[in-house]
Amino acid sequence: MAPPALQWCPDWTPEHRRAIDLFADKRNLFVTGSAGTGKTLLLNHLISLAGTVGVHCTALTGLAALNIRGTTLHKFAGCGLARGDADYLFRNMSYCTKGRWRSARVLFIDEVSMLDADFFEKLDRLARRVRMSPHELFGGIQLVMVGDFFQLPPVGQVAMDGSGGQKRMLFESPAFRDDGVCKILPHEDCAPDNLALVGDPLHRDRKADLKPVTVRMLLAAINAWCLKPFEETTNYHHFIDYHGQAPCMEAIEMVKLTKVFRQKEPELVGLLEAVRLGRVERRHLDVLDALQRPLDADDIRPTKLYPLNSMVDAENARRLAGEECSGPPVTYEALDAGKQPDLKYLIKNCPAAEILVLRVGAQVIHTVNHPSHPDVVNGSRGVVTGFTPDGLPRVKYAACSMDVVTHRWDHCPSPHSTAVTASRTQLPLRLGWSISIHRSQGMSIDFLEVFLDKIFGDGMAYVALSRSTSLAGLRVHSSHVLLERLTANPAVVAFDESM
Ligand SMILES: Nc1ncnc2c1ncn2[C@@H]1O[C@H](COP(=O)(O)OP(=O)(O)OP(=O)(O)O)[C@@H](O)[C@H]1O
Repeated sequence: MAPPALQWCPDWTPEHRRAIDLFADKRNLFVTGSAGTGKTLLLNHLISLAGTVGVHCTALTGLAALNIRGTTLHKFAGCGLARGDADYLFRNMSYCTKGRWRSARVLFIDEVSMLDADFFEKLDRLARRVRMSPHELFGGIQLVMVGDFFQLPPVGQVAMDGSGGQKRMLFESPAFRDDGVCKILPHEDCAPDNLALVGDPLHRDRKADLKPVTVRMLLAAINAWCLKPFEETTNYHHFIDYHGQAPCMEAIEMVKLTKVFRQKEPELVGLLEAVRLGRVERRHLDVLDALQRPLDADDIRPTKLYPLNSMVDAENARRLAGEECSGPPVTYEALDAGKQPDLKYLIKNCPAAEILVLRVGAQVIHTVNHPSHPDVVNGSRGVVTGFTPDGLPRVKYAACSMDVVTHRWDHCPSPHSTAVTASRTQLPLRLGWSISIHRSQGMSIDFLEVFLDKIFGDGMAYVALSRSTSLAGLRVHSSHVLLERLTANPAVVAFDESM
């Protein structure tokens, strides 16, 4: 079963169309763009076009994976936490996992900003090896990666190479991006001293360390592999892959979506773009200051975005028991089915709680996109106004009121598969007084309060603020030390400018 088909027609921009054409042309793709430019919508469309055989939908978090009826990339890869080199992972890979890699035709990866370069390179090596196709990126699987590097970075900051440094972001991998510089990258077993990057001005000094005979050998090797003779000054477009075996010829096509759909007001779009790029000026701070006022909310109260889960749980429990709710609590128990370990995996990543308790007056947040109502999406805010005789909650959203029916989250071997191996059926609602910033990634939230003072790390303020859909529905809490917190990773800025 593919993701539910939309019953309304998105307004595809020329950029969206280019991505659709490139996908149909079987090109490797990286789709990026600011929050709310329709990356997820496009991804779901591409998945629906992908056919049924050998298609794998993955994301870096289980929550995002479920939204595209997929699994985490780690689960797809079947190599646990990917400790050890590609050879080791290959030797320890199950027969079933090897079969999955070999039959894969298209691999979708959502939230790619959270994928670090080391893991990507390791998977690339593994894919080449298991598919016995050493000369093709990911062994010839068509890659479709979607994400925004200005949003949440890879989880766990420390690199695995023992350097104590930060994890490299995906775009820092030469396997991800051919930057026009001819390179020889080391086999992963090579000692760092054997590393030779030829033609890259940054590494020219290193070349001086190499013996002349080595340089001659390297250049001869490049000339044998490349289509045109290599000259050191040439911006050559192919690089020798890190097995040192052959040039990697496939480019990853980059598509940048620029039209923001989530927000309509130019002032809000401008503010968010300034925060995204870490280019906040006085005028943006003035807008943020003006947003510190209480929100004009009637019975739908704003959702508070907190950086920590413990703050979220405490707030929701306190408010549910408080005076703003009335009547007895109504408990909804999830209906789970399926076999282990798939069921355990589904439960861990599902946005639906096993037990959901609601009362009249409870603030809720819708957790899936409604297939026929474009205004009720993953993140829409509402309030419980009553219960039907059948016991379903009546929820008033900003756009409409509806009796909310249960939704089934499925775990399937592939997005088009009818063979569901585990499922949870529950109302697509969470308590909505507060939510964590990490959980909010991907949502559009109508009424929102953001606590900027508690924010840590690049991208977090941007993710939080960019969930809002309008200035009228956004409140900011912060002291005046904002500027320090509204930073962007300079490497991401440089990559974005180079696109
Ligand atoms: N082409 C489009 N036409 C009409 N509405 C669109 C289009 N693209 C996106 N939208 C709407 O804009 C909102 C945000 O879209 P979407 O979640 O796909 O953006 P995104 O780029 O994935 O955002 P984020 O980076 O925050 O996850 C959704 O409500 C979606 O329905």
